[in-house]
Parts: sequence; C-alpha cells; structure tokens
Amino acid sequence: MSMNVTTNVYRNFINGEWQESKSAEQITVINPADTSTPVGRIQSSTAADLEAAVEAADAARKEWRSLSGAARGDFLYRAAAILEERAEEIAETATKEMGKTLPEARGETQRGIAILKFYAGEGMRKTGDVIPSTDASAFMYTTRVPLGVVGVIAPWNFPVAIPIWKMAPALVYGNTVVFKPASETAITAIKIIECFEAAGFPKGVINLVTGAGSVIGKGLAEHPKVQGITFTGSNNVGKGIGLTALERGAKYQLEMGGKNPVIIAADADIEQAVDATISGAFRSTGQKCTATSRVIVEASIYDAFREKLIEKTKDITIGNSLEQEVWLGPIASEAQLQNCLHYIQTGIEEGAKLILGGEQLTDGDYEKGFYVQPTIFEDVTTDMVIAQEEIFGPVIALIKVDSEEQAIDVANDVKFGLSASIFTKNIGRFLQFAEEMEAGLIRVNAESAGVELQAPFGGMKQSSSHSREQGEAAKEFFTSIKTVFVKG
Ligand SMILES: NC(=O)c1ccc[n+]([C@@H]2O[C@H](COP(=O)([O-])OP(=O)(O)OC[C@H]3O[C@@H](n4cnc5c(N)ncnc54)[C@H](O)[C@@H]3O)[C@@H](O)[C@H]2O)c1
Ligand SMILES: O=CCCC(=O)C(=O)O
Repeated sequence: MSMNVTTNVYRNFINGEWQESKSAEQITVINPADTSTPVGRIQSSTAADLEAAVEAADAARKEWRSLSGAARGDFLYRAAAILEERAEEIAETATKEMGKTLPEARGETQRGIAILKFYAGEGMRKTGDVIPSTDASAFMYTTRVPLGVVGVIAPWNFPVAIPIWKMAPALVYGNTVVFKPASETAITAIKIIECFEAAGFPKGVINLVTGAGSVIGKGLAEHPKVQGITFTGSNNVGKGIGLTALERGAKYQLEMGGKNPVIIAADADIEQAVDATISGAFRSTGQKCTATSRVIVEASIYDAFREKLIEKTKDITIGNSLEQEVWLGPIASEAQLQNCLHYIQTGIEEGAKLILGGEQLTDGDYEKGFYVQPTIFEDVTTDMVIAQEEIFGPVIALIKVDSEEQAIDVANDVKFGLSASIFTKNIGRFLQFAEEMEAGLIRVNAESAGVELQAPFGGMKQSSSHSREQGEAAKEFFTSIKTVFVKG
C-alpha cells in the first residue's frame, strides 16, 4: 500500500496510488470544537490533478463494467469488512473534523458499513425485464448499463454516509468514480478511500481529489469524460452544477437544502413530540438536511408544548463532541457559525420573539470553538426569513396555527420539500398529511430526520433534482436502460 500522507499532508488517490498534487498549496482542516488543534492538512489540488483522476477513471471503465455485478459486489463486501475494523478511528476523525458527537459519528459509520453491504448484494439482483413484443416471433427485454465515469461531490455534514451512499451504488452498477469530498471533512473521506484501497479495487476504479469546490467540483461538473454527477450540498452550488451538466448532456442528480416542518397536532403525545422535536432540531447541531427547522403547533396544545420544549432544551449539555457527556457539539466551521448567528439576528430584527438561547458561547473552553446555544423563536410568521430559509444550525421557529388545514398550508409554504413530520394519533390526519405534504420523506410520530438506507431518499420542489438516492432507487441514476429487440 502506498503512503497516503507525507509530513502530515493527506494526498490524492489517483489510479490506485496516493499522489502529490501539482500544487504546493494546502488546506488546514480544523477541529471546530477546538481550533487550536488542527486535524491535519490536505492538498488544494489543481485542474491537472483532476484531469489525471478522470483519465484514470476513464481508462478503468471498460474492464470494471465487464465484471459481473456479483464480482463487483465482492469488492464492496471487502470494503465493508475493512471499514468495520477501522470504524472507531473513522468515527473519531469525523467528529474531530465537523463536530457531531462521537455516538452520532459511530452510528453514521455503522450506517456506512450497512450501505456497502446493501449495495454489495445489489450486484446479484435483477437488471431488467422481459416485455412481450407485438411481434410474436421476437423477444424483447430491457437491460441496464453503467453511465461511465461518475463524479461524486459531497458535503461535510454526513462525511461517511453520504459519500458511501453515492459511491457504493455507482461502483456496483459498473461505473468508475472520481470523488471530491468537502474540504472540512476530507480526512474522513481519505480514510474511507483507504478502506476501498485495502479491499483491492482495480487501479483507477475509484479516485479521490481534494481541493476547492470552485476548481475540483466545478471541473468535475464540466469535464466531458464525466458522464454522471451526483451532488449533495447547498442549493446555490447545486443549481450551478445542474446547469453545467445539462448543457453538456451529462446525467446529474442534486440533493440540496431543506426547511423541514414538524406539525404538533392537538391530539399529539406531548412528551413524545417534544423529545422528537429536540432530537430532530438539535442533533448534529441542527446540521442535517432533514433537521427540524419549523415547529407548527396547534393553538390548543401550544402552551403545554412550549413549556416542556423549553424545559427539556435547557438540559442540553454543550461542548467538545468527543466528551461523553456532551449532547450538542460545535457548529462545523466559522462560516457556518457566522451564518447561523446572522439568521438569529435576522429573526430578532424581523420581530420574532427569542424565547431561548440565541447566543454564541465564548467563555472558557468554548473560546476555542464555534459554539452556539440551542435557540427557539416564537411568534414567527411564514413570511419571515427565518421561516423560509435554511439556517443549518440549532435554531427553531415556533408557529402557532388554528387548524389542521392551516398547519399543512404553513408547512407547505416554502420553496423546499425534503422531509416533514407530524405528531398525531388520528389515522385520518396522518393519511391526509402524507397525501398533502410536499416532501420526499414523510415521518409520522417520529422526528423529521432519520433516513433508512434501503428506502428511496430525496426531496420535492427545490430540495432536489427530483431523482432519488439510496435503496434500489439508486439504480435509476447510476444506470441507463437499454431496450433490446431480438427477432428470431
Ligand atoms: N438533500 C440532502 O440529501 C442533503 C444532505 C446533506 C446536506 N445537504 C445540504 O448541504 C448543505 C451543506 O453542505 P455544504 O456546506 O458542504 O454545501 P456546499 O454546497 O457548500 O458544498 C458541497 C460540496 O460542493 C463543493 N463545491 C463548492 N462549490 C462548488 C462549485 N462551484 N462547483 C462544484 N462543487 C462545489 C464543496 O466543496 C463540497 O464538496 C446544506 O444546504 C444541506 O441542506 C443536503
Ligand atoms: O443531511 C442529510 C442526510 C440526513 C440523514 O441521513 C438522516 O436524517 O438520517
């Protein structure tokens, strides 16, 4: 195995080797819980590095696709076993890089292992249908072929699960991959790729290039030899990638932001609803695309819900996410912290009432990191910025409504449609919610976050390019269907 790190600078993985960038520039990866102890350094790679990675992936394409799905799946099984051996180290690295608590990072790493195993099995499943032809002497069937080279562009908030839920299906369905991780969590990404390397994937089948989104990410989207781009991240970046891919006829898949509501109906179990709201809104410091951001509460239950929510949120322990007793870690970066504080200030200025939190924590150990209190606003109206825009931090807006119809109208009154949940014991109500709510993930008596790897995941409206990731649905993006007509 070639070394992936020299003088503590993590390198690119291109054509089966850890390679130094043509650029001398590096990016320091910080620990948002304690900026005085950097996690390491990565390379700020160049267009030439990307070119080498795409060429390697292109050269490996024909041989990789010629293997059976089962044989490709075996490589994924091996990667899963190696990730399992290194799970603790990789979870710790993720925690250090982006600040989610260690138990959350461990859970995410276990999810990564399960995703690898799921797609390893996909290599044995069906790839087409027989369709009766109108010609009695002909045989007609469909089959699926890989796209070719796939560019994977990932965010920092699920540094293990998201890259794996893109790369595993890409690979098992016969594509080769060039992966550009978010710089904030590139060392976690590199450790995942080490697992793939140790699993013995042929040279060039999987490649990783670190660096700026505006160079490596954009370069992938523009590259004529990249036939598919799968992106998860912010709306602004996603839209640019979609337009670029569309222009040159590449297939693309975008999973982007959310402004996810939870409806607390008059008949909700308050204890259950409060616990789920806190978990949905504040776990991972509110930095899940599925995080609860708007809490829409029926008037008759509002005061009781509000009181319990405040009481339980006050118990949250905030600190360095590696410490066992900590429930809420830091925000992932200085930029995200400033973004979150900006939205808190905007909420105050536009007349929402701050009823808990709202402050950056800077005393003692907090001084070294990017900490903000869990924050609750009330008297929020749907036209306010804090009710419309994704904040991506531990901030929620309480919105009081008078009826179930109004609750769903308010819930739908945003440009996003990723996930949504309702607390109710009434079957009719949850069926109506499931039918009328404009979101790709509907959860009933459960928090808005929580994605299952075997089920389709993706958003409606501006949360997505309307394709679905995960489960069997991934096949739709990572393959093209061919219809074959055979005349006897
Ligand atoms: N819908 C989902 O499944 C989902 C999941 C996780 C995160 N997200 C969203 O991701 C966002 C947070 O992640 P982020 O801050 O890493 O997002 P981001 O858009 O800033 O970055 C995502 C990735 O794109 C790269 N990038 C940046 N500029 C680029 C460009 N011009 N061209 C190509 N690539 C470029 C980045 O380097 C990174 O790897 C939030 O909006 C969140 O809702 C969505
Ligand atoms: O950030 C997006 C992914 C969310 C997720 O995986 C979950 O809610 O479990």
